[in-house]
Amino acid sequence: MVLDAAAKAELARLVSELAVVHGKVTLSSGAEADYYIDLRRATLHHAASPLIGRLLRQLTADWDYVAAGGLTLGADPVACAMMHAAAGAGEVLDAFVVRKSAKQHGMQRQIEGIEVAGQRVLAVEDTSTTGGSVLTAVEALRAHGATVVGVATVVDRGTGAREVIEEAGLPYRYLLDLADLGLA
Ligand SMILES: O=P(O)(O)OC[C@H]1O[C@H](OP(=O)(O)OP(=O)(O)O)[C@H](O)[C@@H]1O
Ligand SMILES: O=C(O)c1cc(=O)[nH]c(=O)[nH]1
Repeated sequence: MVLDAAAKAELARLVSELAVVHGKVTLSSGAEADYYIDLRRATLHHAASPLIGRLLRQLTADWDYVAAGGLTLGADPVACAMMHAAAGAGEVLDAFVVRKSAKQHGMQRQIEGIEVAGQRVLAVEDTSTTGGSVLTAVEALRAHGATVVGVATVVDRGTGAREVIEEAGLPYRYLLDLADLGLA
């Protein structure tokens, strides 16, 4: 796996500048923290999004998958960035969105987008703290007949996500850690 070092450095700079917010905050898990990395400010940014897409494709280049996605909302722009990076490189990658619960009307689906049953897919995330959110997506994907080949996230907070994801039998990779963001 070869990452473009200059692109990674530029992404770290953008995430630090756009997304790191200092101050007491309650996290998704209910835990308290002294800073928040508001990744949506990067994953929805015109310059950061293409870097995220390209770098995550590089990070997972040796994994065999046909689609990427994860638990809405954080994972959605990450998966779309990868899809567009792939298309720009002449490669085929589809995306999907895992809802937190199945829609109650229309097609009543929990997983929107391509049909994942029987497919090899990548679970993505914008940031992982406990890993609980991405594992919710993994469970839904497995329940719908997909083979999850691994988990990739943009920022790892170094607070146990790797351990729980690996316990679920999946390899875990991330682009940036706290040291990359000057937070270690
Ligand atoms: O690893 P975890 O402990 O699960 O925490 C990380 C999750 O927290 C955030 O989402 P949030 O739950 O705030 O919901 P949202 O995506 O709907 O904004 C983030 O986008 C991750 O999905
Ligand atoms: O754990 C979380 O909820 C969380 C942490 C963080 O830094 N950023 C984020 O979007 N969610």
